[in-house]
This record gives sequence, structure tokens and C-alpha cells, in this order.
Amino acid sequence: MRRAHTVEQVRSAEADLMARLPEGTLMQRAAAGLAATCARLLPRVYGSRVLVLAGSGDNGGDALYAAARLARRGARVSAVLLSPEKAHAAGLAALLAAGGRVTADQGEFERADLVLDGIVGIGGRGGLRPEAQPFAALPRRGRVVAVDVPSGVDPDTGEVPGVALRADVTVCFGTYKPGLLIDPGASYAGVLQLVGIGLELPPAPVAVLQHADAAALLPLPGAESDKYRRGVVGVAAGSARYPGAAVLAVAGALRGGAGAVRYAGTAAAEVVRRFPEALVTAGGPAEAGRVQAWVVGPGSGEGVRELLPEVLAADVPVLVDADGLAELARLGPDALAGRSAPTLLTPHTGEEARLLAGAEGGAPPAADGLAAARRATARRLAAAYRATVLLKGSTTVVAEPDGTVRVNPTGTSWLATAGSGDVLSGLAGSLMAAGLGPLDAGAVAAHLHGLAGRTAAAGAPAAALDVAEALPEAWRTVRSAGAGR
Ligand SMILES: NC(=O)C1=CN([C@@H]2O[C@H](COP(=O)(O)OP(=O)(O)OC[C@H]3O[C@@H](n4cnc5c(N)ncnc54)[C@H](OP(=O)(O)O)[C@@H]3O)[C@@H](O)[C@H]2O)[C@@H](O)CC1
Ligand SMILES: [K+]
Repeated sequence: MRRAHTVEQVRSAEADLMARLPEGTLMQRAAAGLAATCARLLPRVYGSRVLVLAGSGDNGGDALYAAARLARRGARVSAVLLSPEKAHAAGLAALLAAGGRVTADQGEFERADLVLDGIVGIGGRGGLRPEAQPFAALPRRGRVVAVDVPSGVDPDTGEVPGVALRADVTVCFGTYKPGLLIDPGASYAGVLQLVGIGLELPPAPVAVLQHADAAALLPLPGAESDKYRRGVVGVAAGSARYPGAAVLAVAGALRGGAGAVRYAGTAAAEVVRRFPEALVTAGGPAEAGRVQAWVVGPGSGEGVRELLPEVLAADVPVLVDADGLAELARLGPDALAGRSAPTLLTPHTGEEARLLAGAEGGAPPAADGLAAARRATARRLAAAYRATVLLKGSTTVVAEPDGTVRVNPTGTSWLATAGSGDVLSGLAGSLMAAGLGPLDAGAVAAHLHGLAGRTAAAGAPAAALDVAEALPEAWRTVRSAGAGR
């Protein structure tokens, strides 16, 4: 699991540790790890051109000390000081002593084999300042290594107010920062490299599953399993107008680990024609038989008005998507107040805006603003509805009402295709029926769905059904990383 901590948590852990260690120890640990990564990225250190962009704080200090280490190994190092009068004095002295020099020539950025972005780290707020902004747009020949955080990215939220320096590699210290895992910040961070510096940290508020973590959560059948023990998922989706959403949600549900899929709704004939293994009724959820979780909403159309309250009244986990979310936004959070089983909401940003308006009153907030602050808004929505929220996007954010967040980066923009969300809903509902809690179900579903999207697309457009059909391959990929479970 990749775990990320907030700036406040890092500062507190740093203060505890610094009180016990000689001054400067942490910065030397950080600089040593940073220099080692830089050395690995260069074909050879001796003779390489390295440019340091050094801001006024300790982030600049890390970069200057790391560059001094490279200079001692023969690199030709220059430093641009963005606030010359406030540059980290000891770091600069170390660099100069090692043979580095100060430059004001921006052209060195283009000529460098490697650029160290030490403009600003976890102390940065409000985006890149004017003196640093040109570097975000300059052409580059070498790699850019961000020190702790790509400068211009908000370390806690991933927001990018203005421009930021796009990194090929981000070397972060002690722990990942949420802004490195959540878009838009994540898209500036490149490959993430963690350097341990000995911080003792509290439980992480933000985490990303790796394959092995997902593998450990996958519901696998045992020798005693029958379809009921593996869980039965109900799908209440589709309508005469949108039968395809039912087919796609069932396609996802069949690949989610539940032992059986029951379908209730007017698309029963289409569903069973496509998937003879589905147990279907053309009636409502009450006629479907017993299930351990429901998926409601994809393509439901106006029928959702009766459907949603009926499904929400069931004492099992419920996933609400698409038309179900529009109806929930109309009803507001009170519609969930009587529920004791978990509820998982799976909005995209537009649906999120309507749900927030349904909870907070007023007009739906602007989608652009919501997309820029995904962690904060997913948490806000989860708290308002006291439900788990899976916010779809280039990085999917799954948030619990208590603020815990999982982020999924496995997706691809090819997944932005009609019906892909219906597959995800079926999949996540199936995982809940198989026994996963809503946070795990949402995170594992997003992980598998993203991988399946990559397999299905492989550089070309993929249709939603292709994504569903690639899910077994995604399971195998994840399980092969999960040490033979
Ligand atoms: N935590 C740890 O355990 C360890 C932390 N370490 C390192 O320290 C880093 C944090 O250092 P930090 O606290 O000095 O903050 P930092 O990010 O360098 O910025 C500071 C100054 O920048 C300025 N400034 C603000 N916003 C700005 C902007 N948008 N654009 C430009 N400038 C901006 C502002 O100064 P001002 O100009 O306003 O006076 C502010 O005071 C951390 O990321 C890691 O690299 C490691 O050494 C080892 C252990
Ligand atoms: K930085």
C-alpha cells in the first residue's frame, strides 16, 4: 500500500524526530537519497550537466546538498536561486565548496542532463510564483527530478493553482504526500520514489492499493463455497430506453467475485440473451429473490423514482449510480438516514455537483472547481450523505464519511467511454456482495477496472463490454503479484 500523510502530520512527525537527532540529520538523509536517485538516472555522473532550481526553504536546501554530492562525483552543477537573498545558506555553501556555481541563465535549463526542482516543497502554497513560472514552459532535454513535491502542486490536495513544474521522477521524503497521488497533481509527479528518513507516522489518511494489496482483498472461493456463500449480487438497472446499461452492469457484476447475479427490471430479456447465467426477473427488486448487495441506477430512467427507495429499504449494502444518483440528489441525504447497511455512491464530477447541491442547497458547484480539489470534495460528499463515495476520474478517489481516502491511479483516459461506469458499478456491487466493505470494494473495483481498461484499450479505443471482458485478465495480473494466493 502506498500511504500518504498530510503536511501537518509530516511536520509533527518531523518535529518529534528532530528533537532527538543532531541538527541537519534529516536533511542529510533526504539529500543522500535524492542524490542516489539522481545518480541512477544519469548514464554517468562525471561530466553530466546538472541544474538546481533552489527556492528559499528547506526544499531548496535538500536540492543544494544533493547537488553538492553530485558535484563531488564530477557533475557540472549550476544553481538558479529563485530568492537569492533567502537561499539555504549551508546548502549553497556546500555546493560552492564542491565546485558548483550560481547562474542566472535560464538557458541552462534546456541544456541540463538533469534538473533538480527544489523551488518549493511541503511549505509551498498558492502555486508557482512569477519568478519560477517560466521554467514550467521551457523546453527540456534532460530529466526533471522533483524534490519531495513538484513545485506548484499543492502537497495536501493535488490542486495546481496556475502552472507547475512537470517532473519525470519525484523523490519524496518520509511518506507520500496526498497531492502526489491525486490528480491533477499526480499527473505532474512522474514516477514516485520514496526515501525513508525515519519518521514515525500516524495511520495514513490517504492510501493507494498496489497489486498485492488488491490481491489480498479479492474474494476467492474456498472448498466449501457455493453460490450463496460466495454472495449474490442484485442489479436493478436499465430500462426500455436504456437496456444496454443493464447488460453492462451485469457484465461487470459477473466478473466481481459474487457467486451469482440476479437482475430485476425491464431489460431482463436482453440480459439473459447475452448472459444465460444471470438469474432474471422482469419485475421489481422484490421479485428478484435474496441478494447480499444491490446495484441500482445505471440506465434506470424515470423508473428510478420507485426503484431507489425500494432498494434502499433493503438491509444489504447498496451501490447507487447514474440515474440513482440524480434521484438521490433530488431527495437529499435524508433518503439514506434510515440505512444501517453500507451505501456506496459512484458519481462523476457532474453528478457529484448535483449531489452536493442536494445536500447543501443552492446551485450545483462548478465542475471545474470540483475536479481541481477531488480529495476534499469526495470527503465533503461522503460526510454530507454519511455514505462511501467513489468519485470517478483520471484518478478515482474513494472516500469514507470519516475522511479516510483511497486513490486509484490504474485507469486510463480510454475508460472515458459510454457504459464503462456501468461495468464499474456491477463490479463494485459484486465485490460488496462477496463480503468486501464499501471502501475496499470501491478501491479494488477501481483498481481492476483501470487495469482492464488498459488491457482492453492497449492504445486503441475500447468499448465498455471490452473492459468487462478484460476483467478476468486484470484479476490474474493482480493475483500473480499477490504471492500465489
Ligand atoms: N518534513 C521533513 O521531515 C523534512 C523536510 N525536508 C524538506 O523540507 C521541505 C520543507 O521545507 P520548508 O518548510 O522550508 O518549506 P519549503 O517547501 O522549502 O518552502 C518554504 C518557503 O518557500 C516559500 N514559498 C512558499 N510558497 C511558495 C511558492 N508557491 N513559490 C515559491 N516559494 C514559495 C516561502 O518563503 P517566503 O518566500 O514566503 O518567505 C516558504 O517559507 C520538504 O518539502 C522537504 O523537501 C527534508 O529536508 C527532510 C525532512
Ligand atoms: K520541489
